Amino acid sequence: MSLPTRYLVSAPGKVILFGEHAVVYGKTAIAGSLDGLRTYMLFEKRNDGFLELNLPKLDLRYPLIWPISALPFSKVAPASKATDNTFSQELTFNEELLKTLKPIVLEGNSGNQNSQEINELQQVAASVFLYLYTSLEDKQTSWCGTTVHVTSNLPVGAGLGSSASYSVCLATGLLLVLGHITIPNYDERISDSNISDSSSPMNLINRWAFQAEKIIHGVPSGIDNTVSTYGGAVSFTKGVMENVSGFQSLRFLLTNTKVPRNTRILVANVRILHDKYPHIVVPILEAIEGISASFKEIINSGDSEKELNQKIEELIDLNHYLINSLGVGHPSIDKVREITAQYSLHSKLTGAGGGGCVLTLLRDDVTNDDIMRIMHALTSVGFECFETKVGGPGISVIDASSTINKQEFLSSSNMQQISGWKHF
Ligand SMILES: Nc1ncnc2c1ncn2[C@@H]1O[C@H](COP(=O)(O)OP(=O)(O)O)[C@@H](O)[C@H]1O
Ligand SMILES: C[C@@](O)(CCOP(=O)(O)O)CC(=O)O
Ligand SMILES: [Mg+2]
Repeated sequence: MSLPTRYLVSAPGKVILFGEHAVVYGKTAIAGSLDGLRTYMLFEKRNDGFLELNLPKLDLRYPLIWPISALPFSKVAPASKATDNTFSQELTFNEELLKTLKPIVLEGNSGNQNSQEINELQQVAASVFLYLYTSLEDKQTSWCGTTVHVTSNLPVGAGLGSSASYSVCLATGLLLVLGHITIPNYDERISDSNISDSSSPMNLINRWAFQAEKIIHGVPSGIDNTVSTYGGAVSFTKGVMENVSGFQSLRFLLTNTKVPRNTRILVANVRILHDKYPHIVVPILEAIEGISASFKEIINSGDSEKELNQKIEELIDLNHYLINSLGVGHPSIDKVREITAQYSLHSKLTGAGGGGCVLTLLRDDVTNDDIMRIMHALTSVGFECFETKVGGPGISVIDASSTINKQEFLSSSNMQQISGWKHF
């Protein structure tokens, strides 16, 4: 099959309004895709049998390069390969493959004259790439090698789902490059994309992105990769996603405390607490689910705007205190709450916590001047702010064979302006 020689792929980050951590235990959470905060990847065809990965956002100054022949294809059982283009069977995580890839990941550096240390986070990101490539390679492709360039305007490791958008972009790009799916024909996002259609390309992408999230998060709930894949403003319970209309019209301020944290460690710490004190932690998780349920009830209840905002702010505070009791708070998050409270705004941690980003509801009565003042107060103590809405498109793709090359990709400041994005 003859394929394009370049693909440009993009997927959004997400923000969790209510229910982070609880969602890992099957409880309902409310989340939306982030408008304009996305990961972008350029996949370029090579003919020399090598794979190259460029991760500047993780401070890797030189590319990692591997010969495809070094990959442990024997660890992928033929039964788990596609018998058709849908991979319709359930995917099981291949621990053996991940273990075998560990030393191979480090060899990506060996051809490099300017040797560089590859830290743990960089190794994880490279493992995701090699894991997906090895699992998906199926001799259906006309590409004899691939170079991948990654850029993003999402903060990494800050609670906005950069790991999921990285995973979704890689899964999409590799499924395209390896001939399992093709670029769709739609220019417009189809808002009612059917998540339960297990033979759709989006479902396939989402399932592989979920495997990738397992490498990064350990035990992910699947909310981040699902929102990044499908986009929208949704509630999510045990893999089932439902649109929540009304949520899209809310405005938020996101404040990045810039305190680094790692989702895998935070999720594992909550698990330890849960297993030690189930009679305490389980009711907390149930109470958090109650917050998501209340939000779904009130968002379209016909309350006046004032009443609605007041209730959402109460839910924000309740969720913040409950999640803090699970040990994932941080003084920097409290600082953001303190500053925003001076302007009578309510904030909570978002994502895994432990630092990272804080979410503040911007009621409609908050003027642009107020927002400027609040942002100034937050940035003057070293935080970074973004005003955002939720519910934009999920994965998007372009046949970039003749539209964009590596230099243009790396220098483009607004990739969304490139014309011709297609949505599955
Ligand atoms: N642009 C990127 N380039 C390379 N790796 C990335 C990128 N974005 C995310 N990642 C991967 O995701 C990890 C961060 O994930 P995580 O701790 O879950 O935080 P979050 O998902 O909230 O940003 C990084 O350490 C890296 O492995
Ligand atoms: C804490 C959790 O609910 C969200 C983690 O999001 P992030 O990686 O911090 O963006 C974990 C999960 O749902 O897998
Ligand atoms: Mg993550």
